[in-house]
Amino acid sequence: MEDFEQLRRAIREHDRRYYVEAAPTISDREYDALLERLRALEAEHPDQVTADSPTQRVGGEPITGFRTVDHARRMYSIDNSYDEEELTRWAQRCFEAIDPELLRINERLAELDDRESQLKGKRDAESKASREALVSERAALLQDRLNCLSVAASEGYPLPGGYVAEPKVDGVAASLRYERGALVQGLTRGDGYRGDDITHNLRTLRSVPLVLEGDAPEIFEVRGEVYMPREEFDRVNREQVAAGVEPFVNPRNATAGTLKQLDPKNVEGRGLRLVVHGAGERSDDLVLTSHVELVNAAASYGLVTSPLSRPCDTIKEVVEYVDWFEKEKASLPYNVDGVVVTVNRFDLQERLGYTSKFPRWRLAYKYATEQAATELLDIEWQMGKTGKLTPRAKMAPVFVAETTVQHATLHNVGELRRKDVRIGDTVIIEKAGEIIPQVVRVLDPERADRGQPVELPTVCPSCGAALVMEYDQRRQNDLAQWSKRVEREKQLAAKQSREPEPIPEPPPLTELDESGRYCPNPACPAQLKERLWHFASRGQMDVDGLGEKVIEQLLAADLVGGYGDLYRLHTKREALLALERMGEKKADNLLAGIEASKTRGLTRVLAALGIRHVGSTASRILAEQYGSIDALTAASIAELESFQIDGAESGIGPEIARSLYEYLHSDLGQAILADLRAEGVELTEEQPAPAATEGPLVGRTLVVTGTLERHSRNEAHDLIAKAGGKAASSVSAATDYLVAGEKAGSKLDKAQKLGVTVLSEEAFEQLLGLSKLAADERR
Ligand SMILES: NC(=O)c1ccc[n+]([C@@H]2O[C@H](COP(=O)([O-])OP(=O)(O)OC[C@H]3O[C@@H](n4cnc5c(N)ncnc54)[C@H](O)[C@@H]3O)[C@@H](O)[C@H]2O)c1
Ligand SMILES: [Zn+2]
Repeated sequence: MEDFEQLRRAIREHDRRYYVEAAPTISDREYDALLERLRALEAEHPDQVTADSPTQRVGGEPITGFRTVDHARRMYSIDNSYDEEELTRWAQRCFEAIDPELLRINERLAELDDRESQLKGKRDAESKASREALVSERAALLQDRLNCLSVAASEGYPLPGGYVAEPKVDGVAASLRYERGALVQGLTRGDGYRGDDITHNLRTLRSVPLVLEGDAPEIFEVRGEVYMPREEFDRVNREQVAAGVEPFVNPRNATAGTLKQLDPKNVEGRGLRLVVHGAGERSDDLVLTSHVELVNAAASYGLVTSPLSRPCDTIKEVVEYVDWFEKEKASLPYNVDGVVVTVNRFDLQERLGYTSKFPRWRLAYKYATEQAATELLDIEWQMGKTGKLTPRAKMAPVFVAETTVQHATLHNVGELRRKDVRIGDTVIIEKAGEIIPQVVRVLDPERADRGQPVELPTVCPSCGAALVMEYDQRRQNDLAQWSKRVEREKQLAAKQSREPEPIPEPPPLTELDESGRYCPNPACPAQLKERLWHFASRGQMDVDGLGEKVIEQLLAADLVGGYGDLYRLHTKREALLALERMGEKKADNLLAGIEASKTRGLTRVLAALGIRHVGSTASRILAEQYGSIDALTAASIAELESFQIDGAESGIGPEIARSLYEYLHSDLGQAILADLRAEGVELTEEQPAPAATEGPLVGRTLVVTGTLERHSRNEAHDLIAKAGGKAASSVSAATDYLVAGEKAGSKLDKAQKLGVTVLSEEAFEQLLGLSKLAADERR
């Protein structure tokens, strides 16, 4: 029984990491195997199955910081299948529950069973005759049933209305509620019954219309997938790394991590999209009879649906689609992990119903993630600009998921030890949603002639400084709280004059809990190279002509030892010209690039310094708010931590605040900033006019045209700004809405040509939540 509870606890812990923290520590395949084991155990002990078992409900508890809201209709997960046979068996079950001929036969068979039990024990002639008739009718019926099923199988279990096959976009499920056409609420799936209110974040998605086009119904709750295209994922991860934050494992986790941001500003630039694939509550004025009609209706209201959705008459057509799509999916700009198959007609869906966790009328076909086996040749340690040394597996080249790979990340020492990879091992690597391949496991950990565990560096390979270990935050908290808990129990026991209850101490931190090894030496050459490169790159100081190679040359020739030296390079023109392949023109270009970077402003400087946890978003918010490095330095740590903009949390968490504060008040940080100031680098930022950071129009651009009845043009622009939106003067592809009054002219034509949503004055007011007010005034 111990095993049972342990398994459940482990799965819940993985659920939390996956759904709540968006940072899973095992692969999906490993997770699915755990769940399967629990399912098998529960099948053996059905009395042990509880309603909150992970086999009975979808994962995910509420995220702190968000309001939890009941779903109007429950959000289910989808059962998985991994081969065509499973898919076909599912179609057969659907067919048997729906086909009128089979239903008639089954009903009659049940009747015959009843009659037979009535006749039991009766020996009179009439009963005997009845029994004989019954037996022969049953034989005939069973034969009919067989014939019926074999015809159905050969036809591919055709259903009236058919099936629909659609890409299973690998993202995060969301439910969006529209009332009278206006978006009023957006929720995550949560545990299926209650989700987190992420309305403010969903509003920033361009593919989420704030107002539906056309004649929208009273209530329309759509369900869809929020996802991050691969290109955006790469960019976001580059920014994470630049900010010294752990990169996301795959686009799905990046999406989940983004949606749980408290500040919608942090969501806006992440390129999330929504594709609609279902519905929750609908009012009766929306008459729909099938999934295809539902998807078409959603599209007609301006929602995005999948262009690759395909109606299929039979499961055979579905299988063809699955095969075709397996090759096709690589060319899509986003990740797809399978195909979702849905019974099209709503009345049939209703008849099929639900299990405790899944609809019976829908099934996911999951493509196998591509894995490959290869030999582990070496573990390399890569230096980052914050001094973190990251282990990377170097492997014999192997072809997997369309590319040849020879490196896989191992993230940190903890993971290296948990997976216990050793040089010479055959390792299984996987490329699922991830762009960077992962080491899944060692193929044969029992092999007798394995090498020794990988030796860990204790000093920096570049400068020789003793490395500093960091450990998993949760484990540290557990340990820290233990002594407090013991203390509390002692006091309580003393008060009640009894012996204190023993509280078991959590196991001490080991290599397994390590999250990073750092070189603490600020002058470390390996770090210096990474830092200078970061400093000069595009999102930061954007220094033309200063690439990786040039930085290496400058360091080798001892021409720079820090950021300030870059700005003094012009005094060393001769030495610069002496570098290999550095002509007059190139040198002038480099010096001009360095000079030009002086006026980038405080936002860029902060981001460029590579302060741990301080990325470009935090830098922008802080620079704009404080305006100068002096003001920022004068801020207390408490002020930074509880940093607020217009009552909304800014997303400057305690980690960022602490790290920045420490930097600004360290000797090193002060020396660097003084040096930059002396060289004339601007350390101020213009403070923009305060724009609302919350409101229904955050991230939207609107154009007002024609004469409005109840608002002047200026008033309308004010309303837009107050609601967090931007008012522009001309219509372009970047326009989200055109508010058109009387005598709207060329702008209206242009908007229609570009497919921009056009709002009447009333719809505009509704969008701003003013409609009731306006209606009252009119009365
Ligand atoms: N690695 C871990 O620690 C860990 C932990 C928990 C869960 N997981 C993984 O999460 C998965 C289970 O998550 P799940 O319950 O969200 O199920 P799922 O992601 O396998 O499938 C259900 C979801 O698919 C989405 N979907 C995408 N396209 C769709 C379409 N066209 N039509 C309908 N739905 C569509 C829906 O949002 C729906 O909620 C498993 O693969 C499991 O391995 C991993
Ligand atoms: Zn070092």
